[in-house]
Amino acid sequence: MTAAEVLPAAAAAGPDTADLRVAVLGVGLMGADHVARLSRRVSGARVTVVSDAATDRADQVAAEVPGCRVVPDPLAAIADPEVDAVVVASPGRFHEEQVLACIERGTPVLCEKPLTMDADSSLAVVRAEDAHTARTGRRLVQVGFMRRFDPEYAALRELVASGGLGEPLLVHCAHRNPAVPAGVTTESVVNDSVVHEVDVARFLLGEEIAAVTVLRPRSTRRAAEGLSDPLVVLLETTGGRLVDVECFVSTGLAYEVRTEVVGEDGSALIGLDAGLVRQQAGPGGAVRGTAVTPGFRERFGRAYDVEVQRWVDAARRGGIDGPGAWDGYAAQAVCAAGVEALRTGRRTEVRMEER
Ligand SMILES: NC(=O)C1=CN([C@@H]2O[C@H](COP(=O)(O)OP(=O)(O)OC[C@H]3O[C@@H](n4cnc5c(N)ncnc54)[C@H](O)[C@@H]3O)[C@@H](O)[C@H]2O)C=CC1
Ligand SMILES: O=C1[C@@H](O)[C@H](O)[C@@H](O)[C@H](O)[C@H]1O
Repeated sequence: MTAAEVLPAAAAAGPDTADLRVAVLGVGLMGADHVARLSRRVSGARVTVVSDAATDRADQVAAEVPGCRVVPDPLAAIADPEVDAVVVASPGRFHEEQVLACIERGTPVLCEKPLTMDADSSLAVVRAEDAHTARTGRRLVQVGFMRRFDPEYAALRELVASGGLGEPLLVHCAHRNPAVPAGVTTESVVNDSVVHEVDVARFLLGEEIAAVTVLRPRSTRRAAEGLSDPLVVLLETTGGRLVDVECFVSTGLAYEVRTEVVGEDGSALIGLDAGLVRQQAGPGGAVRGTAVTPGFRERFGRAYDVEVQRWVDAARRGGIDGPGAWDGYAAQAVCAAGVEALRTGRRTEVRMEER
């Protein structure tokens, strides 16, 4: 996409509203990308503040953006008078404090996944936001489950929701990374990688996950010491549908994220680098892709752009447009059951509050 191209939701915000002044907390891989997209590809926003524990990195990123300052303390960045909204792209363990500080000030926030590190703290965020919404009528928290903005996932959901596949019965997912950074553990694969399929399952099927089972097949020789890789995760939904997830994070090959929904009247598959591949009785054939995608930034580049544009437009109108705090909480509750299932080797029911 070029800088001149206007993203789909941009027009809705109206041309005469002042730019949203955004602070980006954490300018590592994701945060620096978000700064670049907010500065060059998204309309209606500009980055006025960046904050990072590594101040040299923050200096470097700020130097590329006219009018952007470094505020080393993330809480001071949230409170800065030149900040209307915040993107949280710090490591997950800092999200709770930073998102709660945004809610406290009534500041819209786009928080990268995970919302927080566990279900209880995510629920605390849900409750804090609910209290704000009860007072003001406004939602503040959007969570960075970007796959919902990917054109292929959007088309798949539309097909499922329109009844095009009949009643959905099964979802088959593969989530493969060529490699992951040192220090990744089997638990963190559930929390950081499988969490996307948890959200995808809820998004595609429109129901909660009731139970999780995690199987550990023989590990690849490429797996780091102590890492079980691949994993097979089974998610059972409240409506009795089954979602299987192969999560394989050290394939040594490419970034592959595939999702296939099998319904009573047909199936549909995305993630072959070839658009949506649909198979059903009657005329029509399948397309096979050949390209190799190196990583999530390439595979989901468009999805991140659309996600951030829609968040900016919604924040300027005083709301959110995408997965919210409840979705972040639900995903954490399922991942907590996943980590428990990993530890015990048993099917584990998800403990979740009523919505
Ligand atoms: N949606 C997606 O596909 C992806 C999401 N993520 C999520 O994005 C977040 C950031 O991940 P990466 O960019 O890969 O990590 P990273 O390690 O590249 O960057 C994190 C940055 O935060 C800085 N930092 C450390 N403590 C901080 C604090 N208290 N406040 C502000 N900044 C602080 C670090 O110095 C570093 O520059 C994580 O929550 C991760 O799960 C990461 C990769 C893909
Ligand atoms: O969120 C992400 C990473 O944190 C995670 O490590 C990868 O497995 C995912 O594919 C990516 O989308």
